[in-house]
Amino acid sequence: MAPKSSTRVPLSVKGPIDCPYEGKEMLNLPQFNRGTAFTAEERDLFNLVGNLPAALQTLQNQVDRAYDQYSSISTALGKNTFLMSLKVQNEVLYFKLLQDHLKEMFSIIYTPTESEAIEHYSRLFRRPEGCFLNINHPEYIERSLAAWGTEEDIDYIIVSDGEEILGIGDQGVGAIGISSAKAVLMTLCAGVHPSRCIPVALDVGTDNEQLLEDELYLGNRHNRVRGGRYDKFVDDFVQCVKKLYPRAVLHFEDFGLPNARRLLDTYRPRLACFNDDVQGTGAVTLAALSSAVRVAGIDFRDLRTVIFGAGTAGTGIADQLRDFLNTQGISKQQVIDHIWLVDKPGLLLKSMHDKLTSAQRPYAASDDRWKEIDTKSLSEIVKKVKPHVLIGCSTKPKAFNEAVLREMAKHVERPIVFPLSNPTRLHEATPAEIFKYTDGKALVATGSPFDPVDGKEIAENNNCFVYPGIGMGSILSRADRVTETMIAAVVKELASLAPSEKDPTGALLPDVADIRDISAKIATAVVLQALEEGTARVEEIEGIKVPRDRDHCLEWVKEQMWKPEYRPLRKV
Ligand SMILES: NC(=O)C1=CN([C@@H]2O[C@H](COP(=O)(O)OP(=O)(O)OC[C@H]3O[C@@H](n4cnc5c(N)ncnc54)[C@H](O)[C@@H]3O)[C@@H](O)[C@H]2O)C=CC1
Ligand SMILES: CC(=O)C(=O)O
Ligand SMILES: [Mg+2]
Repeated sequence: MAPKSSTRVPLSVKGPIDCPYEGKEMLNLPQFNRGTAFTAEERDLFNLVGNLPAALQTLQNQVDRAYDQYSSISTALGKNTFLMSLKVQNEVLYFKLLQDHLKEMFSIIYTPTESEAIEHYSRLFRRPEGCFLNINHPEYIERSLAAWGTEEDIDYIIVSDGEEILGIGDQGVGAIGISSAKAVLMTLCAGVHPSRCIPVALDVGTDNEQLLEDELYLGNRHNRVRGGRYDKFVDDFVQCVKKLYPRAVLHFEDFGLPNARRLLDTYRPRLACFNDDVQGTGAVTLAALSSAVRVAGIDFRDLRTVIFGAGTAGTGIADQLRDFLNTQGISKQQVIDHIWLVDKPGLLLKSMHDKLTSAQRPYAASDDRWKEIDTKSLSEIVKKVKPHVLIGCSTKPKAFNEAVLREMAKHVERPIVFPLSNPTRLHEATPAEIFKYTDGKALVATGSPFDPVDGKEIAENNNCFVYPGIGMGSILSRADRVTETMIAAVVKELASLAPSEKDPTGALLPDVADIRDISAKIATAVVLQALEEGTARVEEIEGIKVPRDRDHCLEWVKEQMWKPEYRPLRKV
């Protein structure tokens, strides 16, 4: 008999599911519960008859009922809470409902509504999900992670320490909310089996005074631990991941500025890992930028870019641009010379050296070229640089004001403006404002979803377009590293799928409604690149050679994707 633990479920994506449970216990496990859709035979076999009303329903009946219930809730946060509770009742129904209403529900389970849910995590709390690791008890790291299964069971681990969540800053143990939300998207978009993914919160304390004073706060009630003790805790965690789940891919999410890049640089040569805010954001932005540059008729070689907000995402975008163009034969220095970073002190200058992070330093501008200019003024910077591209990752709403946008539009034919700060209220400008102050000429992409403006679709420039595919491609190829060339393959693939590729008035990125298909294509690009460069650790899975031509590989990837359906149950 299989071990009786809710995490020890059969993990294939096809065929019957072995179930060691019955009765009430089975109904309380979201991986096994089917509620009114249990068949008469299943009800008899698993001792469920007396636990269920007589009607025998289909998954579609259940989706229809759940959608009615969802629709009757008037607030976005209420809808988020409803979906959260459905998730812990019936996993198949939850994912099927999301899949059938993907575009409508995406902003409810992800940015912007998920930010609100995380902000109120301790107050909305009903049932724990994910793995909580406590810096005050590092001795439990291994035991806590091992409880999720064996080496064979886990493909993907998403970890956050909650310091810089979705633009709303330090949320302490609310980190579990972003790890879980990103895990849901892994399943929804890329078909990673929901039981093969562990969302992890590293609870290292919080510097959020409001949380520290909130009597209902559920995390460690002390300031963030930093320095050697923090590094040791993270390292113990990563070593445990490597030991227990050597085949898994590790995804870093929403770490703060002092740690995000540093941890990525430390661990990327050592295991298959990536930082979504650095590399995911960089890749999706670059894909949108490739589309915009094509539409605007600019040569990448000439592109001048101002990035406002030079933190994890901003420097990630700068580096991705530098590395991607370098793979296209443009020297790294040439790209760096065409990127200007702006942060709280204004334009980043070489004289600020000691105050800059190591990621910012290479882009600092020479002071002597900026002597006569007010480098704290974004519109003055725009006036001098005449950028083709203005990207916002600052969390400063309205920073791209009329003066800045009008100045930009004076110098370039098609201003490329990407306000990427989440949630919606923190965007540096709305698409309507950008069009208004650039006489409708701008090419726009935003971090959170926006409604069309005058019939024009707005591209959602969010890392959700790439990280599920990066993750799934790395899982399927069992890559031992996530390399820059794998990310470059993602950028090319995503850019080729943009509506603007066929119609210059189309959006710069594909529609979120198509995200499952897009993620499969991105995963395929990653698998093929990993095979090509030898980071793939498998060339065949279950006796089937991983196809090396794109069409067959795509078909193969799609077959590996978990689907929300009630498969036959086998009593064990
Ligand atoms: N659309 C997407 O896919 C993504 C969007 N983001 C968003 O980007 C924003 C930044 O995220 P991270 O880079 O992770 O945070 P971060 O904290 O690492 O970086 C933010 C940077 O903005 C700077 N900043 C703050 N106020 C400023 C001001 N008034 N003027 C100029 N600079 C200012 C900070 O000093 C810091 O360097 C967040 O809103 C986040 O949600 C982040 C990752 C992905
Ligand atoms: C989208 C995302 O990863 C962020 O805003 O942090
Ligand atoms: Mg993030």
